[in-house]
Amino acid sequence: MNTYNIPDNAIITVAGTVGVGKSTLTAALAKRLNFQTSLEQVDHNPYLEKFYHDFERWSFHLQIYFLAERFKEQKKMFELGGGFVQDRSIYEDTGIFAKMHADQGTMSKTDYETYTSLYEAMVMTPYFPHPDVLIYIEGSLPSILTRINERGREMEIQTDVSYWEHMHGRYSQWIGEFSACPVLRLNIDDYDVNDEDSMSAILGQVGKAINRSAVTK
Ligand SMILES: Nc1ncnc2c1ncn2[C@@H]1O[C@H](COP(=O)(O)OP(=O)(O)O)[C@@H](O)[C@H]1O
Ligand SMILES: Nc1ncnc2c1ncn2[C@H]1C[C@H](O)[C@@H](COP(=O)(O)O)O1
Repeated sequence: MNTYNIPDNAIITVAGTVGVGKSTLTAALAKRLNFQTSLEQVDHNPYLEKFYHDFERWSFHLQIYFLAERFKEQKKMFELGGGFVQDRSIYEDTGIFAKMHADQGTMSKTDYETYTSLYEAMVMTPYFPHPDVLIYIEGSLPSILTRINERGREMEIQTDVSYWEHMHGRYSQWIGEFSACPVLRLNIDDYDVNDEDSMSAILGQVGKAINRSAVTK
């Protein structure tokens, strides 16, 4: 246990739309807690760029790839006994991305059903304890678009703004209905990853969210 009352074996997951600041916050929190990070690999993903050029052709391949990667990460966190900050949750893969492409018709009904049954089978293994807390980062669409542009991944910059707008809307609805674990909502205008007081305040809120839920369990 540390000064924030966050157990050493906690799993803290950071969620939010593309470009909102998950990886940056994940690294900043893990450093302060002396936790390990579980990061999403973008550079070595063999489908991601292809997917942005042709959603219909590659959406199923990409979802299976992400599912496999997240499963390996879940297994690692489970085997090492926690103490992780995780960049994005598996709940977003299924509840945002796969569903959005299925609803839009860029993933076929059969592919979506195959994906969902595989996801459900994986979640029923012991490797899937819910996170102790999910930090949800939110911000205005214009600020997020600015960040996507500044980060400079060409495949994302070339993607129509309507894609990010649609995703932004889906995220707001999704988090309103999310109940798998305690949620801490953060607005991007309300913290600074380079400011010690700001990071301490977030960690204090994380500790409180975890302990509140432990009392009500
Ligand atoms: N708190 C912040 N303040 C200003 N810029 C930020 C902040 N967090 C992230 N960024 C910048 O926004 C961009 C996207 O951040 P990133 O952490 O990669 O987002 P995500 O992992 O959610 O896609 C990056 O260029 C990053 O440097
Ligand atoms: N499950 C996913 N389906 C489609 N695209 C996805 C999924 N998970 C992540 N992505 C994309 C979105 C971004 O282009 C990169 C990395 O995400 P980020 O939010 O920047 O960490 O992968």
